Amino acid sequence: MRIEKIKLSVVSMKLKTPFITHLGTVHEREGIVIEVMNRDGVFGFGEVVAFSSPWYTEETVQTSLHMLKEFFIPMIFQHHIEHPSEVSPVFNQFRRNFMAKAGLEMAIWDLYAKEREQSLSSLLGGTRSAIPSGVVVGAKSMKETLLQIERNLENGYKRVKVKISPQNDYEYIQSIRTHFPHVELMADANSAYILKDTHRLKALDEFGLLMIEQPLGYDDIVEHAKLQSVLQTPICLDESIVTLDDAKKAIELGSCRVINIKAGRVGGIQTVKDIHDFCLEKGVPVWCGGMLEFGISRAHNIAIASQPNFTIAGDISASSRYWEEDITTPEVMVHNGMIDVPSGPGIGYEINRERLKDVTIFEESFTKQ
Ligand SMILES: O=C(O)CCC(=O)c1ccccc1C(=O)O
Ligand SMILES: [Mg+2]
Repeated sequence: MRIEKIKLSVVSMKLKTPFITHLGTVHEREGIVIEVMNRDGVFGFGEVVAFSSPWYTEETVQTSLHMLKEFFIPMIFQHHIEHPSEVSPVFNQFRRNFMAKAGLEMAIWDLYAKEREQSLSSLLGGTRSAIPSGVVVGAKSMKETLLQIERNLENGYKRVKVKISPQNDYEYIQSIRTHFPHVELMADANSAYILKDTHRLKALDEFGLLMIEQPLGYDDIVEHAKLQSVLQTPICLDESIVTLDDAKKAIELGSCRVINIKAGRVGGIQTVKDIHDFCLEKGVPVWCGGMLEFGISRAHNIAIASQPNFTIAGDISASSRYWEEDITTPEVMVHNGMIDVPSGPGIGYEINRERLKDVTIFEESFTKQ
């Protein structure tokens, strides 16, 4: 590959409805779009999914910009990359900063697939032509939450996820279950609980949740194993799994029965593949998480989720779930709860240049010397 130019665009878009967790509410989404261009003028696209503040992981838009400018972009210009799988080992000379690394690595995967005129899905060994789509809902009032669920089920979504915390769990889930006895329902706690709350989580066993996501500490693996041993509901780990080694430890200790894979959280597509392949071997299903992303990252997620062990509907929803207008064309669409996996080159979605320009608040380009 001959990567000549890299462009970073910081974009900002207002969410249609605020995204609420016990850690805070997101109204406005900032992110970084990364374009890599080769000598022949072919483009690859990626997105840095870090938020403006470090509430989900320690990274932010600004730390990512810093890491990309000072370290990761120069590394790409210095090393000769023949295949995108070589990017992650190069970046891992520097610690963590996984979302910054992932955005650039994923743009290089897209470029590589486009150079070969192959879809990213087929490059990754994807076996699905369509993937099931899940949606995350939650509003200030119970009434509004129930309305959101109803609307999304009418629109065909296959699985519903809600956020829980010790302030909002048993009665909340009970009420949803009463109104929707058969919906595929799961709950994400984003580390709102401690081991002493085991009884609260155990009480949720009666609602037949698909899984409970990340109940305990964001970097814990040991206490989740203790919790899983007394819960019937499968635990899914999100925040705790940032490397292949984390996945190995969690599965060996029995800390979870499912893993949520997000390319941003684990540093890119190569590690996604490594965790996916390991989980497949161990019989642990995985699904693709979401980061309130724009269309580019959504498109990557669709290709990622076409791999064989992504057997559970993930948090990959339509562009219109969050955005008035997305930055890809077409936008990501859900039909009868499914999203088609594109067969065109790379991520298989074009960039809506005009929309991208409208939402860009800062940009900077880098050229190989
Ligand atoms: O992208 C989505 O639809 C929401 C997915 C979600 O729950 C989420 C969004 C931002 C940060 C963390 C999480 C999470 O899965 O914990
Ligand atoms: Mg989560």
